[in-house]
Amino acid sequence: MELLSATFTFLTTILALVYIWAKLYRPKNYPPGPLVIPYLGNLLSFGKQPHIALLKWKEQYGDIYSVYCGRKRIVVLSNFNTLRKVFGDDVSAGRDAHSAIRIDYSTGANMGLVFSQGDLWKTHRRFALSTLRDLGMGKNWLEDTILTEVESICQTLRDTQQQPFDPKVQLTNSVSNVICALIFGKRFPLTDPKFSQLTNMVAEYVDSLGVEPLVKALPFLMWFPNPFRRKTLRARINTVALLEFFKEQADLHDGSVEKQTDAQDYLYAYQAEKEKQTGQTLFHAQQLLASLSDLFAAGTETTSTTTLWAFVFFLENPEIMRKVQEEIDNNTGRERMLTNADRGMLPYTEAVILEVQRCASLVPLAVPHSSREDMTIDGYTIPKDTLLIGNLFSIHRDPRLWENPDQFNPLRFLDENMKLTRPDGFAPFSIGKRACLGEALAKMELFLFIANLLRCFTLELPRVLDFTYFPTFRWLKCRNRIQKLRPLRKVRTTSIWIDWQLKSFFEMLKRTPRVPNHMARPPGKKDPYLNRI
Ligand code: HEM
Repeated sequence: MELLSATFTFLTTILALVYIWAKLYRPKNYPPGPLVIPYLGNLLSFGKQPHIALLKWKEQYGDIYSVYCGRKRIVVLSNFNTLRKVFGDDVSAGRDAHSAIRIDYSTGANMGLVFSQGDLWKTHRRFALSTLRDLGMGKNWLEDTILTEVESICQTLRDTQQQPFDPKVQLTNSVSNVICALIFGKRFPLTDPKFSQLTNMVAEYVDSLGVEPLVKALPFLMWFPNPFRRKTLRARINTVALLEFFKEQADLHDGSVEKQTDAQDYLYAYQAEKEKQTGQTLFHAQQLLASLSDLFAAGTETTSTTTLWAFVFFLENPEIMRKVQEEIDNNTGRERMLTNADRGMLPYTEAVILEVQRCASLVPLAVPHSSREDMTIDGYTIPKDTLLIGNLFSIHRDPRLWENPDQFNPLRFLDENMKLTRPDGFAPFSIGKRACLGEALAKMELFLFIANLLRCFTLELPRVLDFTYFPTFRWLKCRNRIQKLRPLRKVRTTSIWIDWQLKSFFEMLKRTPRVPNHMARPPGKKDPYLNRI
């Protein structure tokens, strides 16, 4: 009996101590949040899709609350106005030194465009923005380049002769070719196995971004075989392989042998800027490789995955797809390729693309910022070096901003005169000082790819009992997959990790051609690669 009561007292004391410790763990005047487990923080509650866990905590703790990744402090912001104010401030424009997969393990500094901070980031963000603007804006070259890729993916789809085919790889390669043209001045064949391997590495790299901070918070995860270790090692191997590829491209470019277009690309502009600098320069070789890596990754996976999400929403809402096609037929005709100049004539199509972006919330938690000094947010004191997460997913589902937020409804982006509007709370590219650097490019690509694909094809899933479509034994396999997809009819938890959830879905996509020849370029729109390859 005595032993029992001693054990009971012991356990109660331990529990009370843990409870008091967890309560006192947060700094003074710090946002509230769920109880913290010593050493692990809230890691066990994040699950496979952290944005879903964070949405639940928002309901419990409100628009601003705090969680811990191991011992790392994180403040989550779910109110659009607060986010606009905080991310507009220089103090919140830092990045966590431990989030990135290091390019150079010896220097310890984060480089590139996405994970750098301070002077390095400011100088290179300015340089990248002005270079991309010079290359793309006010010039037909970028649009012509995108149209070349649209042509190739349309041709690829046409060549499938309406047979089941997964467009993911070729679509990703097509989109990736646009950024390749901008940074290297060249494109790769869509079926090039090496190129496909590289774009697949980018997908794996993006998928592993969440794992890197985890294994840094809990280093013991790298001591024994487990899925996190496997993912981390793979991501590091991929990073090295990608850097090799960028180095190879930079070397080839120096010799100017491989360049396929006449436009002055990012590599050229970087070299020119480097030559202008005297003394110690921020334009060194490692920063170049890291920037190429960021532009390649950000320019590949995001836009192609948004286009795939558009496919999902079209299949879910065929009447909306038909309305887009009607708008195209009535305003521009389906015979020629759509260009940027047609955007003004197609407000419904534009609204549909915005709604795809809202519902997909492709980068649901943006990229975590870090406070560079102590700061005050909504009356709370946030210490220096705290991670700040802008919960874009939650903002895009906020019923205070969106009526029936779970419903796919493009009309929310149109006013009563069917003119395009941009309601507050729409931030797929995030906002403020570190907002997406490729926003203008991505918007142009999304319009040209999605509108032209719908101009050329109608997308549909085959009927489950369609034996002609699934010959012989393949039918059974596919039928099972379609059954599994049923829950996706309510697409709620969307994000960039589309391929892991929906891979099998695209293998079955059926496309009915709408035009005899999709290649008709409007007058004055030429292929920038013609005469070069
Ligand atoms: C649909 C397509 C895209 C979406 C939804 C998207 C979204 C985002 C988001 C949410 C961020 C994080 C902003 C923050 O930290 O607050 C970001 C950053 C960034 N994006 Fe994009 N992006 C897209 C396309 C692109 C493209 C095509 C490029 C290539 C030029 C690009 C380059 C970058 C870069 C370099 C950053 C880091 C900016 C910085 O830290 O200063 N993105 N993007």
